[in-house]
Amino acid sequence: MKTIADLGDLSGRRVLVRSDLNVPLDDSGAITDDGRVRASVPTIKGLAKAGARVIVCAHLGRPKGAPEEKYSLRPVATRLEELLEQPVAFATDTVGESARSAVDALEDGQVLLLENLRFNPGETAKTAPERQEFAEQLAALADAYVSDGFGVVHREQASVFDIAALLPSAAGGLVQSEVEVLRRLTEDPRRPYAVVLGGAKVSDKLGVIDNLLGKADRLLIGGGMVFTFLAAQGHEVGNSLLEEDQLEVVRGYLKTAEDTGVEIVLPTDIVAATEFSADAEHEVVAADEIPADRMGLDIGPDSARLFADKLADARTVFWNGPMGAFEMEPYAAGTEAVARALVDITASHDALTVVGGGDSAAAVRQFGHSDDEFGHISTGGGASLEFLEGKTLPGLEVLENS
Ligand SMILES: Nc1ncnc2c1ncn2[C@@H]1O[C@H](COP(=O)(O)OP(=O)(O)O)[C@@H](O)[C@H]1O
Ligand SMILES: O=C(OP(=O)(O)O)[C@H](O)COP(=O)(O)O
Repeated sequence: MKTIADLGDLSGRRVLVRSDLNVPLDDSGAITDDGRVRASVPTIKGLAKAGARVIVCAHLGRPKGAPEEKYSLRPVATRLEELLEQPVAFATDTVGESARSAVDALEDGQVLLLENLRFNPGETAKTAPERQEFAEQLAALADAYVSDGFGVVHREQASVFDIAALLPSAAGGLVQSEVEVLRRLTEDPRRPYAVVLGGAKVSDKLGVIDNLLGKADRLLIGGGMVFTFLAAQGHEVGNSLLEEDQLEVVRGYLKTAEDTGVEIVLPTDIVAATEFSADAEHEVVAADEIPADRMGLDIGPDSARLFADKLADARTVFWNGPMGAFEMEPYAAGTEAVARALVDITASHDALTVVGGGDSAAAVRQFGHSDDEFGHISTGGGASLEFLEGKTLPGLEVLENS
């Protein structure tokens, strides 16, 4: 992959940086974990110091191709400014009048953040021709492109993929360092090798299991991922997250695991609530007895102990996706137990523990852990998982070929 050094002298040049600034926000719009903003700082600072006119672009959440105030990147611009210790201009659009005039006003060493890329339908459109015009408009703002949003390199999207063919392009330091660490997990990992999967992006991430079954020794399933497994085994899951069209696929995974001796560890008990709320009535029930009018929002205490046990002797662990809706105190214990287990094995026998994903990283920090208690905290969840599968990630491949 080309690096920033390969772009030559950047002084006075307009450099578009794709960062992953997709941070969790609370109900008042305040950032609850700024890990991804912090991770983006060294590359942006380095470019500014080199005299580039730095145009940062990123997404927040999953708006549907049109502006929505709650997905504005404006609060992120403020945080970025504090962390960079220099002003950050903010454009209220991505490729429109505001962006163009803000780019024109940039002086060497100054930084601009564009509004959420996903306010434009061209960013996430399914086919290349649909994305092309937006990619060209973005490219017209700059003289060079730096891909530094590791959390999005698995997305074939305009600002990640198509744009790299339109400008001199390079990988930023964050993408480079993430790839280096994750490569250690793909090349002869120390065993037992356990992968813990949870979270809410169930349809996105169920597919990775197929491939991971050939690589890991143990797969621990928690979070919103659980219920498609429980339903596949014929159990009631009430109003829990469920991918109904994946039941057959999941039955296939269970069969493959049995045939190949890979252990799939499922929770034995679940915290079941009347609704998705911290104040909702909730109780611990057996995993195969979730009442039809309840939703599972965390793994239960027996499962937390079981998961900690199954991690105790692991020498390599990758974890993506919280075990429950940890942002709400009644549903945080399962995630906290897994975080603790990883910290313990990192300290006790120097296991290589990697936590990936915006919310997973936010969770471990919420429980008071520091990043150096783990082997690595990756900014990408889905991106790391796809990397571990051995898949070619579009955002990396395009940098190799550019
Ligand atoms: N059982 C569950 N039901 C609903 N949401 C859940 C459940 N378990 C976890 N979550 C949610 O999953 C979200 C994180 O999922 P995801 O985006 O896949 O993780 P990451 O950002 O670490 O990759 C959290 O906001 C959490 O509240
Ligand atoms: O949060 C992200 O990924 P993750 O939840 O898998 O870590 C990235 O910002 C990608 O976002 P997307 O999954 O909406 O494309």
